[in-house]
Amino acid sequence: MDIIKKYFPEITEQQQEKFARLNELYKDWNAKINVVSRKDIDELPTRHILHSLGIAKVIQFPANTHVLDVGTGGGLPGLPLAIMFPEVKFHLVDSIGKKIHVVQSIADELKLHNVTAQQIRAEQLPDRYDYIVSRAVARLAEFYQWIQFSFKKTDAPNHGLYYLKGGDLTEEIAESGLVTELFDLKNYFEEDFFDTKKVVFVPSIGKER
Ligand SMILES: C[S@@+](CC[C@H](N)C(=O)[O-])C[C@H]1O[C@@H](n2cnc3c(N)ncnc32)[C@H](O)[C@@H]1O
Repeated sequence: MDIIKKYFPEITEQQQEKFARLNELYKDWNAKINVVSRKDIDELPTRHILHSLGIAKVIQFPANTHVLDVGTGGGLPGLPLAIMFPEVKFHLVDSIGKKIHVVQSIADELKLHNVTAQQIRAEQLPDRYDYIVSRAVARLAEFYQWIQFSFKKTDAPNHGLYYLKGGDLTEEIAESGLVTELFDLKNYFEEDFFDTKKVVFVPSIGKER
């Protein structure tokens, strides 16, 4: 997992070990249930773990803030971010119970005490979060409808949604009517891993239901 150290030289040895172990656990789990696409398994460290950490290039979550990962599947991007930010509390949710079981098992195995996991639909979440992260769940307009009331009123810097998305987003962003800022991942990583991939940032205002 030298690739993580290359782009995040500040990580400790313990964090580096956790990333390596995460990679192993994903390989084991993927033999049982499809956590990530089977054709991607050899590229797990880049395509999935490093990609998730693209968010850490864009925002440094302050200690003791609350981050929600919606539609986390097998824990992406939430688990890599929880390793990166051990002082931040992460809540990982998905509507499918067996995926949450995988996330909880991995969090327990890695002793990630800053992670909780829950089977719940995005639309039913309480307004408790400074930040929301996600990857590849739904079109931005629909996704934002689900999560817009889950932000709390907060002074956390640059609070809002950080959504990992690929492809041409022009239409999707226009259709959403949202104010967004785009961070192109190829500006942060030398290799061409993330050609069209971006972090879409949508600032939150902490709306009432
Ligand atoms: C394509 S997968 C992406 C999983 C993960 N974020 C990743 O990047 O590997 C989309 C996930 O969103 C979950 N999902 C879809 N609609 C949801 C909803 N309304 N509430 C919660 N989870 C949802 C699905 O169960 C699925 O695990």
